[in-house]
Amino acid sequence: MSAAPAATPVIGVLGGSGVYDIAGLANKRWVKVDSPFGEPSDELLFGDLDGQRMVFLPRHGRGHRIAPHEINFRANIDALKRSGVTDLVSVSAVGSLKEELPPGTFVLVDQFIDRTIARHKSFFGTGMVAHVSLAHPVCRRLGDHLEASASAAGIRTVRGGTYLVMEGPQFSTKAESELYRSWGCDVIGMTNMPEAKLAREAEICYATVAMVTDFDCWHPGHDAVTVQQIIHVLLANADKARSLLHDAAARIGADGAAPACGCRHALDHALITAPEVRDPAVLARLDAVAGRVLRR
Ligand SMILES: CSC[C@H]1O[C@H](OP(=O)(O)O)[C@H](O)[C@@H]1O
Ligand SMILES: Nc1ncnc2[nH]cnc12
Repeated sequence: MSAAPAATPVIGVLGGSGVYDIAGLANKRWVKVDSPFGEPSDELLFGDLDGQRMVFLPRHGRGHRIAPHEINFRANIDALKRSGVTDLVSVSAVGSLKEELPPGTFVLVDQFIDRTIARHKSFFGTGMVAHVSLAHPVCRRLGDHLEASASAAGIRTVRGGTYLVMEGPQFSTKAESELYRSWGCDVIGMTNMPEAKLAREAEICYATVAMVTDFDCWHPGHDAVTVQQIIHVLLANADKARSLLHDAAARIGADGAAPACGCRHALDHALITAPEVRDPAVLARLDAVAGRVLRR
């Protein structure tokens, strides 16, 4: 029998491009959280939002110092887990691969295609091997809350969509953009993988609010993507993102069904390495991510 997952909800927010702080937090404090997986993108911001415990981490660091291919995704997720985070909302800028998803649209993506090539994608490996299911990489429960919050705030939001994760940091070629369109992908970005995979391994519920900032380069009316264009659209949508997060924090914090959520039990049937050949050094650095199942 596995240990029960943590019951008290702590909501994490991973801020993407243009999102380097979280407004309205009481008892704010930036704290350095050490991780055996290296340096997280920045200190973590702890605080309360209308009584709900929150932990914020800007994935590119304050001031946007870290490029997508340089982010230490393992350290970020491990540090959030160590900080007690149970539910993680990613806020991300994305390009649109569909005419019907113009800039300004919010998409609650539910699938990913991972085309990243040079990133650490697992907490596990030699000494302790595990295979979690990723058939449904986004927590449906969090998606429901985010959808309800978007609707309450009157934000134009599309539920469901496939996010193509490219390595970057350069934007796509037109041929790549057309290829991803032919695959039926909806939006494109550079950060949500391996982030979502690692959140699943750490048994943290994960969902993304993808904010469309541009039409990538396939669109006849938009020859090339620029950072200026992206930031302009993000700033225009900042108030919407803020009200969505505030409303969602209250809904997520009040969700009594969370401990039974499948994401929280992702490791129940995932460990394969025989106990007698597990490497104690590897187990030690998995204390936060997999302590629930390794200590049983
Ligand atoms: C500054 S535009 C490109 C940059 O924005 C997105 O990042 P995030 O998901 O953190 O908002 C995209 O994936 C690129 O990293
Ligand atoms: N077109 C695009 N491609 C990759 N990442 C993005 N982030 C925002 N727009 C993007």
